[in-house]
Amino acid sequence: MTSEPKDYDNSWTYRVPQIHKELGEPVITIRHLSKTYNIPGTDESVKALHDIHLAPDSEFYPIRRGEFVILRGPSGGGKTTLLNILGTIDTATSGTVELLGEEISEISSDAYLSGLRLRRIGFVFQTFNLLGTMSAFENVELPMTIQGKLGHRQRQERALMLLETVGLQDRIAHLPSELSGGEQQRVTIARALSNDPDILLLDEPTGDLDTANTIDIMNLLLRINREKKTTCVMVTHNPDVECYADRLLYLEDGRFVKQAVNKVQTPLILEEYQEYLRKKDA
Ligand SMILES: Nc1ncnc2c1ncn2[C@@H]1O[C@H](COP(=O)(O)OP(=O)(O)OP(=O)(O)O)[C@@H](O)[C@H]1O
Repeated sequence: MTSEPKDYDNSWTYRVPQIHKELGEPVITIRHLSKTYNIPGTDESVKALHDIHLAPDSEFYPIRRGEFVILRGPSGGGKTTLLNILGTIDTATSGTVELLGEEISEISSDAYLSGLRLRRIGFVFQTFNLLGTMSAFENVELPMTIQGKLGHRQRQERALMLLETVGLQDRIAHLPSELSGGEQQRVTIARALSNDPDILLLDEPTGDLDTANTIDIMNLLLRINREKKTTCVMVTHNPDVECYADRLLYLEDGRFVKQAVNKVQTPLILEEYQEYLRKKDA
């Protein structure tokens, strides 16, 4: 990791096995992308992104299959705006995004984009966004029902398998209100994986969680990223989870200002991390 040396002990990050990782082909390329929000009822506008370029001809190179990228930077820098455009839930004012070889621009149709989202992209937000009247199982099954590719039995088997993957096989009939925050976020991750996406987009997925649940969720994401080669792009304000990324991209005033590459992704270890936090706060 290329971050500045700190005067407190962070040696826990170097004690876990190092896993060499091969990345695949580019799956997200961005060319000269800008985003301006017009403020309704006024002549004013906010330029949220300025000529974002993540392409082979730039020092900020495309995101490759299996890569875990963390977006960092100050509040208002444009992280969520960029993530929403990558997820095709918002559109750029100019420029293009190439997702999995398919070019997205302001003229792409809504039907095409919603199909792409359903098939290829999983979303996880800070607030868990589960349907409150549905059980954990039904929440995970829902995107598969909407996609209509699997039969009833296959959907049920897959929902169960995904809830097992996130360690919630004993909670399948619970409503979201009957689950802890960490458990709800696990259901959200299982749901995001239901249609076997190529790309997971995560906006502050641990923002509402305590230290133990933050590590649990980050470890789960790391396992999914390594085992399934799911590309992850995650926004966070928490610098302590930067060690999970392959690459950090810093956005400030709507521009990429720097990037850093981790040679190995390194999970946090709860007891040692808690000890580190105690020393830091002392
Ligand atoms: N719907 C909107 N209408 C107008 N301006 C917006 C809108 N959404 C975001 N902005 C503005 O765009 C800029 C970038 O916002 P964005 O939410 O992408 O930043 P961020 O880096 O995710 O911030 P934070 O870390 O606080 O979540 C900010 O100046 C913000 O006020």
